[in-house]
Amino acid sequence: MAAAFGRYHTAVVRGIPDSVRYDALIQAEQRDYVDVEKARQEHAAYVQALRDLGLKIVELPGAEDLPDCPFVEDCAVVCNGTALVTRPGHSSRRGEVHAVKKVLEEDLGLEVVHMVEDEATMDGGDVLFTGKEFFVGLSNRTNEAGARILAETFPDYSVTTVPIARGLHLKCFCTMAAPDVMAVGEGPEAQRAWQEIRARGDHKYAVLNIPDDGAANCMFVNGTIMHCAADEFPKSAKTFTSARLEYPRVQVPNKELAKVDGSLTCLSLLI
Ligand SMILES: NC(=O)NCCC[C@H](N)C(=O)O
Ligand SMILES: [Zn+2]
Repeated sequence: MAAAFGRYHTAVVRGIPDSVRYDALIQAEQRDYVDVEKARQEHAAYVQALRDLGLKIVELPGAEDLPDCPFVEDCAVVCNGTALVTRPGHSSRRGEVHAVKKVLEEDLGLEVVHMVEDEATMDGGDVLFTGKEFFVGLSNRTNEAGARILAETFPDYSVTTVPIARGLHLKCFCTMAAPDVMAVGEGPEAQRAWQEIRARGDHKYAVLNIPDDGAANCMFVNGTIMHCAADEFPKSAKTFTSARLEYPRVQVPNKELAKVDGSLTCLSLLI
């Protein structure tokens, strides 16, 4: 199973609605307005990077009444042919799941489980799959009931919860950079999460400490590491370069959607 980690054939992505500029959810107190045209250009570069890595792209149209809809990762957890369609933690995002569920079930033929329980919530951004087990951030968006349903849906893997006191999602600052290698931000919340993972997980991982928390959100896709662009995170990009990872790397831009807390993993569901 470990050898197949990070192998995908299809990516589901979703277009960016104009409403992302004024209405997308933000953590910051003050809004830094997204330049929608630039965001679409960056999104296109991201999608092209996935295509170049051999993925077939399924693009859902953006929906104006769903300003956060490009962040499809939050709508489902896909593993070994099964998709758990989530119940997103913020009520403004609940409507996003219908189009995602439809495409996963009808077009891609996945076995779909839908999290419908009233008290359960989950954003896929809190779900870190290592190829061997799951870690689930317990955040403002994801709760114990959500984590329990994940464990029931994927009984072959252990699920360990990680409390997230500050920040949006677990994967905002902690992701898999390569098989058995976790990229972890150097900020206090990221390091706390890593200590939990290290102490309570079932498996051992090497750590790659990344100077900027936001740049610790990277992706390992078909043998290549996709990470932040050097002009956005110069120090962190350098860390990826000098880390002597045994895999090729590509840099992808994400300046605009980062203003509404979007990171690289958020923008696709990989199958
Ligand atoms: N998986 C992710 O990290 N998703 C980012 C979601 C950003 C969106 N503005 C939100 O607050 O829900
Ligand atoms: Zn995130």
